[in-house]
Amino acid sequence: MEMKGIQQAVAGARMAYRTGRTRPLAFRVKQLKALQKMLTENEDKIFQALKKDLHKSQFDVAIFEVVGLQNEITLALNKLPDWTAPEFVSKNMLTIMDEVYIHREPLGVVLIMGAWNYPLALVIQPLIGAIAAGNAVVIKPSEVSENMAQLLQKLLPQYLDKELYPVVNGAVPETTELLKLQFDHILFTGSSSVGKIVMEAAAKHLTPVTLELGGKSPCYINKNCNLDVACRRIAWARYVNCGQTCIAPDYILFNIWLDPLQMFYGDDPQTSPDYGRIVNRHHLSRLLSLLEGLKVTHGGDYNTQQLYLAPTIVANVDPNAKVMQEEIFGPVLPIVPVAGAEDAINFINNRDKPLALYIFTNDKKLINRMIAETSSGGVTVNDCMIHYSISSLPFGGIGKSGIGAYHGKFTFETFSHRRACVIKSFRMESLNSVRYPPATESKLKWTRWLLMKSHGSSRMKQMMIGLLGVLIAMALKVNNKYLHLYSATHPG
Ligand SMILES: NC(=O)c1ccc[n+]([C@@H]2O[C@H](COP(=O)([O-])OP(=O)(O)OC[C@H]3O[C@@H](n4cnc5c(N)ncnc54)[C@H](O)[C@@H]3O)[C@@H](O)[C@H]2O)c1
Ligand SMILES: CCCCCCCCCC=O
Repeated sequence: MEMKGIQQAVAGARMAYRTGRTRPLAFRVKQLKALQKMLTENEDKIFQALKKDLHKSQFDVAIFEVVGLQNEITLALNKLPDWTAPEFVSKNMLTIMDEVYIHREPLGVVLIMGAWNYPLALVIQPLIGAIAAGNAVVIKPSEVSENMAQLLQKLLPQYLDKELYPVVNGAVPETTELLKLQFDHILFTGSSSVGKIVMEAAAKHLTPVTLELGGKSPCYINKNCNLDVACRRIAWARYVNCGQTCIAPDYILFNIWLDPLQMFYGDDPQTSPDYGRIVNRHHLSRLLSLLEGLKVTHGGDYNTQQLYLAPTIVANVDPNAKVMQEEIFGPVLPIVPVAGAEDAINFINNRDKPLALYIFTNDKKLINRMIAETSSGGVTVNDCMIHYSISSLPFGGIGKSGIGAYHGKFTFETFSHRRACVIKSFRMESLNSVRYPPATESKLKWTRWLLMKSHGSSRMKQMMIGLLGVLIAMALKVNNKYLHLYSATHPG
């Protein structure tokens, strides 16, 4: 896309936003339904694009890309009236008679930048919440998954308002240009290094960001567990999408591994329809370089032409090995021996806070201890990645693994401003008079008391406060009378 085209797309989105047409719920519902239709009417095109980009199977496209989106749209459609309704909140005594509520308003024109590994889900999922919240959205798919990027640029304008939701395609120069422009929020999914570039560009406009980043998500296996089930669940999460998943278990803290790989992918994973491919040569050679000098326990074979790397396990890995220094993001699973839970906790805490933490054990006390003594974006115990699928949980990182969270209502909240609203009437001036000059000791006492928090505002309470207002006013009058008398008798 030409630079001028990028500026025009963003300016067009802002002009369209200013018309106010995203505000009515009916408009948002219409766009969400159109998005739903886009997903159902183009299942095959979506599958073909993901097959070309990442060799995804039809099963994986359904489970990992599309089903979650359909659920999120249904949730937003069902809950939109609740989410957008004014939220009446508790008040202090001074405002007990007033209307006090939080109004969710759209942020304006937001930018969503996606990653290539789940190139449909990672763009459309935030888009659902951004539309629900009433924003205009500039969509920047990853250029690395180019077939999906092109498909999104073709399909989205066919279903959604063309001006409000433009798709900008391109690589680093185009993204750099895009990031020079002003947005009201940026949600970025990708690597920590590009996350820093995004945050720096956003800072120039004081634009808030949500950064959905990655990192090394540890997986601790305690000997008190069903090892057979544990290894199956871990292998599923590590090797799906050829290991290119942000919350895949990156390494194992344990010393035994039971191998379910033959059961998943047969004797030759290269011929399995369920096994994916590395996205490009650059990433394949990056992964091979992580394996240099290591004694591979299982797999390790590759085919550059086919972008194939076998599901690979490396046991007894030294924590200082290269494979333990960066996020793997591929089908390689190092196993680092630890002496026990204490050792595992220290290992985790000595590194950056991860996006996910996995713990396999039957020991409830240990589960509680590990959750209490470590930190991560999310935790799943006795399985991997499942927390991602629960829309009532916020999904996001902490520290180097990200800033902010989304999914379900959290996406709507991410793209909404919580506007504090107080609607007063002209009545009850006696209650309000305590804060007006001239200041007196008793006014101070009353104001302090009235500012104390109250919970709720039942009819009864309101009547009591009304009465109280009258009493305060009378008390202040009496006080003032004495004050005047005192001033008259004590001049100077
Ligand atoms: N937390 C999550 O939900 C999540 C999901 C998927 C991937 N990830 C993480 O993303 C990483 C892999 O994804 P990726 O390779 O697509 O990430 P990436 O950071 O290379 O690219 C992400 C986006 O940034 C843009 N970009 C790339 N280089 C840029 C530059 N120099 N300036 C401006 N923009 C630039 C790309 O066009 C793309 O849209 C992994 O670390 C993974 O863990 C996180
Ligand atoms: C059923 C479990 C769904 C897990 C989906 C994981 C998608 C991760 C996106 C980040 O890479």
